Amino acid sequence: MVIEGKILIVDDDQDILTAGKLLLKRHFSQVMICNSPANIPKLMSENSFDAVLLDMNFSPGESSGAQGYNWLKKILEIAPQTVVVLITAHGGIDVAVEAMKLGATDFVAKPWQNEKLVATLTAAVLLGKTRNEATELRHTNQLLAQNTNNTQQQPLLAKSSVMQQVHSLIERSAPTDANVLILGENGTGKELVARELHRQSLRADHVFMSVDLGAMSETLFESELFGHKKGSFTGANEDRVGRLQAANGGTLFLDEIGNLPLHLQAKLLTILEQRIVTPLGTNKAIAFDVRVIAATNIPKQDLNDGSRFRQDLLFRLNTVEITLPPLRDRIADIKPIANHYIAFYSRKYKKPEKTISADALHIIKHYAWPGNVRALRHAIERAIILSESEQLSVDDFQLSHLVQTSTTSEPAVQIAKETAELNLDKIEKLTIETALKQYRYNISHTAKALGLTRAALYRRMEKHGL
Ligand SMILES: Nc1ncnc2c1ncn2[C@@H]1O[C@H](COP(=O)(O)OP(=O)(O)OP(=O)(O)O)[C@@H](O)[C@H]1O
Repeated sequence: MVIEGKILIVDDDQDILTAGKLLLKRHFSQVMICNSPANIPKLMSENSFDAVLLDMNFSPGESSGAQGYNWLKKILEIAPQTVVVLITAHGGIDVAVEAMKLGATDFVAKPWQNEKLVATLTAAVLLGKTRNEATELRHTNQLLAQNTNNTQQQPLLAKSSVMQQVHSLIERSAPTDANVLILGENGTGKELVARELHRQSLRADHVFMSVDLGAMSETLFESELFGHKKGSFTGANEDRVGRLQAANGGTLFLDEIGNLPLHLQAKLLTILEQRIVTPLGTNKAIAFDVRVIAATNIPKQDLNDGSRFRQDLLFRLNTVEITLPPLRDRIADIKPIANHYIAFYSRKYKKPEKTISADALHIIKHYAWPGNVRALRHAIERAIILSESEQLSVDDFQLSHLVQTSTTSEPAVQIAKETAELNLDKIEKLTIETALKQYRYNISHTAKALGLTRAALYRRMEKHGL
């Protein structure tokens, strides 16, 4: 059977090269030979070898192995995953041991026994293929991470002085590995800030892994974070890698951390302290290296309440704290954000780029935006879809139903009086509105109270313009 694999034999003795090639060609799909080690870098730049069979001495009378050590180092510098098998002179065990300390995988003594050489190279090729695949996967992962970071992320627009300070905090803390806690109401841009921290960090080429901790059961928490073995609990139909392991080398974004029940907070603290996880159904501990960014919409005073949130976990998470003010407290940001999304959605829906009328701008600047930037973004998307003229007007924003809760004195938006109609759509909207107010716009809690998922609640909020 011929094994799929590419081998390079490097030796200054033409007879060895010929004999080696003749033998190995019968067992491996590709065998290349090279009689001068100086050609190794060029050959390696043009080929990906699964194994390299390397002689240790390249000058007549030379037996110290020094040349072999140097070429071994050079090969591993060019491609650290290369599997190198050395050809040592008979009795040159010391040389082989030294070379293996330097990173060689195995050795064969000269003159070799054919069977032994084929067996050694079969193991080497299989190892080399695995290492090459792992390297390829790592590169693909890096590319995917870069691609995700570059293409999907919206810029974090900020004109207000308070958001300029946020930018400065991001710039200063991003390149450090410090844990960051981001506070702010729903839709204020916490995830965007977390992604920006990752993008500006030294881990930017690795994964940004988000975990929504809102409303997670204990089993789900463990299987999501630690991973599991098939059959370790009902429903575990296949092996699954945990998110902590998958995020290795990158950033772990723990969203809705404030909603985690106390007993799971204790578990999370232990994991973050030990930096080791054991997937469910195994007893294999796996180390992971992640930078932790956490976010919550729970107000700071509630987080400081030890009966609700473990203070030791809080201190572990908040080395740096970034607070995002609600949009109503940074009116200077509304115009640039609105203009950005007007251009964005005009392009997306293939409409000529629109502008916004002075009246409409005035109104959106003084609306309280309980759903913050997310709600503003949705309002603009809807306006772009509905508008038939070049300029977005007050009507395009359908603001008549919005409740003015702004602290500013300007009565910009009329409060709509809800009629007592028995209209299912209206009742759904009123119910959601009431629940949102009751739970202070905490999306997870509102969704739970209404028996909906967060995504389903967002869809309905969008439908009703909430
Ligand atoms: N400063 C900003 N500039 C541009 N877009 C923004 C800004 N802040 C938020 N957004 C947009 O608003 C939406 C909500 O932002 P994001 O998901 O980051 O908020 P969040 O605080 O994490 O929300 P939640 O608490 O509900 O998870 C996203 O579409 C994001 O792109």
